[in-house]
Amino acid sequence: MRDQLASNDNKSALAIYLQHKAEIEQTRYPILISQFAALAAQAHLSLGEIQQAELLAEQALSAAQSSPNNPALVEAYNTLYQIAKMQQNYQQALNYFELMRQTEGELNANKASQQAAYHMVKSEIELKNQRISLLDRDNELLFLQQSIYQQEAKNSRLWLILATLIGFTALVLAYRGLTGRRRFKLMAEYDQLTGISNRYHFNNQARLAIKSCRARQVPVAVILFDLDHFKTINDQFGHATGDWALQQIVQACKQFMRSNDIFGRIGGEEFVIMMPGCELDKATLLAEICRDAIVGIDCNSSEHQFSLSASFGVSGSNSSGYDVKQLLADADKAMYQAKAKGRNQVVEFQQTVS
Ligand SMILES: Nc1nc2c(ncn2[C@@H]2O[C@H](COP(=O)(O)OP(=O)(O)OP(=O)(O)O)[C@@H](O)[C@H]2O)c(=O)[nH]1
Repeated sequence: MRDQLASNDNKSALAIYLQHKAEIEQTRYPILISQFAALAAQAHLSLGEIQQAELLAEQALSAAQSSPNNPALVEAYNTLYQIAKMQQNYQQALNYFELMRQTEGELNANKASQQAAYHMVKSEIELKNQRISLLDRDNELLFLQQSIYQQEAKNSRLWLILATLIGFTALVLAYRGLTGRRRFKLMAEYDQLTGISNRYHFNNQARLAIKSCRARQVPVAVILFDLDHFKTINDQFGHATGDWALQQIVQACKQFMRSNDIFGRIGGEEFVIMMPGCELDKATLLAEICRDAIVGIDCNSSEHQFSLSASFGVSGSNSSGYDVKQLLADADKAMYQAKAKGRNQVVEFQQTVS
């Protein structure tokens, strides 16, 4: 209708009004009813239909009573103002004019406060939106931080597992190295069959012991012994029986030795005992004891019938000095004397032994 009124097509505007009047009144919506009535009043006024215009303007005013801030009030007062002016009822026209201006002012003020409220609400919403987006970012940051911490914790756990594995592997390798070295040392220093020192290790230990005895000026003695007719035992009963006999002999002699005596196997069936701090006569006595122990070995447990004996030579630092080679050589000479004398006996090395 506003378009028709703007283009001064008042009849079309009224036609629209009449067409929709009943429908609009049924809505019982005062703003709409008053608006339509006010516009129709304007159309009638423009067509010079004063009575209808006044009637509709009055209708618009009464419909708008229940809805203040209604623009239809301004239009209805304007129509009534125009009519009063045309009828030269100037007092009435002034009243309507003032009512129109007052209503217009109230509308504008209301519109302004609505706009201000709208802008305030809008800016509050924007502020809230900004806070929400800031909170979202904070949340994102917290989430990222949390996932970084989780990743760090995961990495730490991995490093811990790796370090434990490395440590464990290092321990295993170190243990293996240690046991390997110990096994190798045992193999390198001890006789596999009897478990006593081999020639190499005996010599090293003997050198140290002699050095110490010389430094302390204490005597040292050497017993050297060789099994009698051992070849015959091997030949008659086999190498395994010979091995068994060698082990038995070592066990038999070992039981009479002190902890600092050095017992070594320096040949196939040749053994040596170095006794630090021991005089020649005492060593000769021990040689006798060992000889006796060897003779006393019960060979029946080898499942063969035979007996064992050994020939002994004894030397001491008093006549041979503090020298391993010399002590061994002199004990060897005495041992050959024992063999020559018929075996199974002990001979002390004397300077006269040749
Ligand atoms: N079973 C065994 N026999 C060995 C070992 N080492 C050396 N023999 C044997 O020892 C015997 C030494 O023989 P001989 O040197 O002739 O000495 P013997 O028969 O004891 O004679 P006499 O020393 O003169 O009394 C040889 O048969 C060697 O094979 C060993 O580790 N095990």
